[in-house]
Amino acid sequence: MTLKSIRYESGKLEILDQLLLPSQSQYIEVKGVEDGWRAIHKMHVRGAPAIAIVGCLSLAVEIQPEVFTDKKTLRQEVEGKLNYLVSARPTAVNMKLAADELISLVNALDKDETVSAEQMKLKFLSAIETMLDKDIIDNRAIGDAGAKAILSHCPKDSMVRILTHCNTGSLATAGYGTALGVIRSLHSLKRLEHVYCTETRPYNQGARLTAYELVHDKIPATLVCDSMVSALMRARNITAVVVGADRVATNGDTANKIGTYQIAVVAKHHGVLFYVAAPFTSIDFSIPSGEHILIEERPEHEMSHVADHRIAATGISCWNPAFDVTPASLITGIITEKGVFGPGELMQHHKNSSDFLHS
Ligand SMILES: CSC[C@@H](O)[C@@H](O)C(=O)COP(=O)(O)O
Repeated sequence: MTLKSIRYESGKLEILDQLLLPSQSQYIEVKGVEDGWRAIHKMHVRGAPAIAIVGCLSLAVEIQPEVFTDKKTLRQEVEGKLNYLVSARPTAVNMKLAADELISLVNALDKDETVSAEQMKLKFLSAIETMLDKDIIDNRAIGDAGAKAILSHCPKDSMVRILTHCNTGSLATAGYGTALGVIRSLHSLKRLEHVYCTETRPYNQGARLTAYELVHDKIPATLVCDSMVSALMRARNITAVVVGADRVATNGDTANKIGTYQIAVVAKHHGVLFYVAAPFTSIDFSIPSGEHILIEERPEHEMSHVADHRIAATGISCWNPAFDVTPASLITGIITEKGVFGPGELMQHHKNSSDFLHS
């Protein structure tokens, strides 16, 4: 079994085909932006950080062999292609933020007269290549901060029971994972008694992918149906819920996999801690609240069928939003690589770091 979702070396990109997991581990080559867009749209690769990294790397492999004699052509090409990649899936903000950052970089390099077209290309490629390492470093910091935050609520040396939803692990990121990274950190501290993962209907990221990662790492784990969460909280004394995020708004409202919102409501009812684990690349400070998040609706087929087998009555229509928004008021804390924030503290942190940058 392999857990490396993205294999990259200069000029060559391969992704583990997540449509085939867990029965087959097969890599597919992404030769350029068209392949990258399709892999994201069709969910051969998924998970907010992995989408951004694969999107940007697909552009890197495309432009790597190209020779640019003028900087304007390079700038226009990468700008157009990055905007195209952003359109592959609308809810996760990571690809959009990465595109904005890379477009600012090429604009600055274009204006810098000391930089040639070839140097501009190399600097652009190196900015993309650093995303892989940075994501893993950030995930480890998230894992450690999240484990510490959860354990701060528990008696010394006691064991914890965690519930998670969707897949936020090595398959959804460059490695280690966000919410699953917190679970990995608790496990390495020997403080994790058990983890429960939901199936995550309709696409079954929990049953197919999270379960696969937990079995791989030999983490004590049990799979539950999405509809069992209330019963689980009553019966199994869950310490905390930890989930990932596709987009966190400035006020802490969080878009994540469909079903997250109802788990948060149930957690509130049972007095269970509810944490969101996400890197700053998932925080969208351009929107004040979750009302501004566009929710992707996926094809009916993903709901009416399991693999290619139809399970829903023929003729019934399906509503298939891929994400929902959990209000900040239901969230205990947002675990990031820079520490754990109360949902209302994100704005202040952002303001302080912008003040620092501009002082
Ligand atoms: C670290 S991944 C965080 C989120 O992207 C994850 O929880 C999620 O909702 C993934 O949705 P998906 O539709 O599988 O891309």
